[in-house]
Amino acid sequence: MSDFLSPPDEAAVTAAFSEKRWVWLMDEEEGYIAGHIVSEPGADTETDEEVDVELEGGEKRRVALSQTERMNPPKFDKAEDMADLGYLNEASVVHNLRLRYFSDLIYTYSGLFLVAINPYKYLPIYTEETIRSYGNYKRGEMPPHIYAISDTAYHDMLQHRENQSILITGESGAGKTENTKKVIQYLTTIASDSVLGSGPKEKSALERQILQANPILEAFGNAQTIRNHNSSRFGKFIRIEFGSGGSISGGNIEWYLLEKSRVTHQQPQERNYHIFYQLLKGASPEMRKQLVLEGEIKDYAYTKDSMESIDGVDDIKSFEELQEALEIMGINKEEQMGYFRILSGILWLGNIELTKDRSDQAQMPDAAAAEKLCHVLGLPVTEFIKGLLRPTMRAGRDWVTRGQSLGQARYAGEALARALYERMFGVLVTHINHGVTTISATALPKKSFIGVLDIAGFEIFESNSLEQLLINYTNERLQQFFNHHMFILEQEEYRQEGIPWSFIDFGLDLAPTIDLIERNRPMGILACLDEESVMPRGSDLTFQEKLDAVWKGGSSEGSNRYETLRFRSGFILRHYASRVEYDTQGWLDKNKDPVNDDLARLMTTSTDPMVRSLFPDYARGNGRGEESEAAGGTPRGRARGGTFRTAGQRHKEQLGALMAQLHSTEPHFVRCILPNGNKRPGKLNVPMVLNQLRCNGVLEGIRITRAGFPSRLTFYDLRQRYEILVGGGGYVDGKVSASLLLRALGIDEGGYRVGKSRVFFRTEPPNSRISSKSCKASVVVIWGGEATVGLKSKTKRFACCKNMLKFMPTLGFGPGGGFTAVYDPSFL
Ligand SMILES: Nc1ncnc2c1ncn2[C@@H]1O[C@H](COP(=O)(O)OP(=O)(O)OP(=O)(O)O)[C@@H](O)[C@H]1O
Repeated sequence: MSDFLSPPDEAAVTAAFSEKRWVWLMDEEEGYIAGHIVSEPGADTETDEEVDVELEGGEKRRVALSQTERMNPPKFDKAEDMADLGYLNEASVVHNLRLRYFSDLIYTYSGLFLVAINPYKYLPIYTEETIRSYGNYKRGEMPPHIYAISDTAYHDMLQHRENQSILITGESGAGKTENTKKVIQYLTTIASDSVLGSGPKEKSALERQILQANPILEAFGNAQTIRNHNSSRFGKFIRIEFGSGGSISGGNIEWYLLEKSRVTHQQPQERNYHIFYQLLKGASPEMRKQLVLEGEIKDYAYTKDSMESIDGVDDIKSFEELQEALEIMGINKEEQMGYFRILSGILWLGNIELTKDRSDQAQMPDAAAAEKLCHVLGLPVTEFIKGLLRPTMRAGRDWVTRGQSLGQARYAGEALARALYERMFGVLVTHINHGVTTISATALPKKSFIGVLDIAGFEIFESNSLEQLLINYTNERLQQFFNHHMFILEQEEYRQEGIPWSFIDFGLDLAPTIDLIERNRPMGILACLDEESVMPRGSDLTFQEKLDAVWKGGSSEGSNRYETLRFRSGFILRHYASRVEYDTQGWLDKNKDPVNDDLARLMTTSTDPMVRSLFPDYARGNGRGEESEAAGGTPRGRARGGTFRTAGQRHKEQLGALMAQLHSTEPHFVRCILPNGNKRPGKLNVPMVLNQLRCNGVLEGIRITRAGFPSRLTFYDLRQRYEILVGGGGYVDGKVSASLLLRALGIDEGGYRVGKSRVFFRTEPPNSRISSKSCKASVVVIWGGEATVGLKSKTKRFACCKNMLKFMPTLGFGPGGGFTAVYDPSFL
């Protein structure tokens, strides 16, 4: 039969493909493997029958049909937007990403998402020239790129006069920070071009400041981890503000969830924050003297167990660059020394050696480290030692001093080191913001902004603690935001096209889990944790009991998103991405985040203005006298006015503010993907990628898309493609002709809706198997141009060509001879 159709050249490959029924087969190791079905399942049944699939090497496997996914013909290979794939399933998505990745095409759209896979190698795709090409062409005319997203955001901002946001998430090492930098590089470049017309320009002082914020943030907020040499240990939302002409007029950074435990402990093979190594290696002798930096990396407890250096990174050079960046930011030498003094103080704090006496009370046999710490931080030594070893406590109505066990005193020292670092980081970010504001005060008025959110994606580790709950809660809210946004857009499109269809708000799907975490009544996880944190006898155990009592199945508020654990303290939450088991050990402490009151208050009396500014909430007037009632003898950490704020509460508030900002913007979504766990180029671990696509909402986006009528074809395209099959002629463009055409094609009317300018099809295709009961032969036309022509049980598939129908009479059944056309719009 094959010679009665001579397929066009370009369709030859498709034709060969069409000879077999290709599918993707789920495979635990490979993710998906290619094969073709060699035993056809019963023609008209819809049951999940078993089929034999032959793999490429000849191996045969018998599997349930539902374990396979349809494969797209080769013409869809390397599709730039996966929404265009005929078969939109997990296997096809990951296959497409893989093909592109191996051709160095690391960016791909998936509907509203830009998916970016870390290439782990230099690619020449970020040049000034590339930037300008994206600036000069419209979206759709250029391949997918982070620049395309940046450009869309920039132009939408100018055209719609609406704030924009670019949300970048992904696992550690997936490329969030690199892509964030590219967005900023793009915006600062095209914004400066826009000021004086076309052509490259010198960057303004403000633009240079915005660019220089990054090395500062990286020095203080990034560290080497097993997964990433330069891992950001905090989330950030960078807002770049623009004047009405499109030039940059200001900027602002907000930060979230700094990993402060790293200051005092690091995993083997990891490091503390970069700044410690830069300072210890790069400080001049004069600086070292002033900072009382007497040791090397191996001499300080907080750095000695970590890696000293990172391959390919020169800490000394980075320190020079950091100082330059601080200078550009308007942070002068004396102010810089203020930060470095705090770092030196933290290092000495770690070196204080404590022992215990016979009654198990903490002692400090050698005060040398404490003296250095106090010298550099401008504190009185005796008071400091007293605060650490014998702090004041409340006993009934009185305050008494109480000796500390070794463990308690050590803990107080570490907690202080972490608090100092975190608060210093906060002051630094404020300082950067202030630097940017000062210079922009004279500039153009701010009209609108583009905010770039760079925040860790969903985290599921072997052991998950409060930190993971907070980051997963954040991601749950961000995913809800995405789902809701998609819902609004889809609704709007249906409305504009006059199609009566109420799209499902999948944002609502996520609400029960979010409620379970954040609601106050009945008490969600964070509220329960807060309540136990202020109970005199509250413990991890009482917290767990309280949680179980409220949320476990069968209780009055019980939720099916919550599961209790039998043998350990903890619970399982059902997130949209997956079930996650949390271990609640240590949560109360993490939540209270206690700093020794005496020590914190001592800081506010320092002779050093920077140190003094770190604990404003403990300054006189916010001290013991005023907060006595609120304190209830519990550890503190109070905001102004004496209210006790926990880590959970703080994050909830910050997240609330972030979400409110995001809701006021037009969002753009970027999902970064880690290709493998070895930081190597040219390697893509499919199960790992699939898991990320599941966690980061790309597959969720596809699921949502499928709930409506995601495939769209303009009337013109519809006619172009199918008129030939129904004889056509006479039809005019428009709604009526489209409806007539579709009816003539015999497509099930539930499978499409005719709008004002286009036809909307459901993704799930009508069954495309041949049904030749009432006619001699069948034609299955698959959108995209393949045809199956059949005669009774003998069928053959071909690439479709324009004059295909001409061949029908040669087989004895032409258009007049009666054949059935069954249409498969999955190939739209
Ligand atoms: N587009 C890219 N081109 C070349 N290399 C890249 C690209 N994206 C990422 N990388 C490489 O991967 C490393 C990790 O990327 P990045 O620091 O951006 O990850 P991240 O998602 O921000 O991780 P973390 O959450 O740990 O901060 C980079 O230091 C760089 O070496």
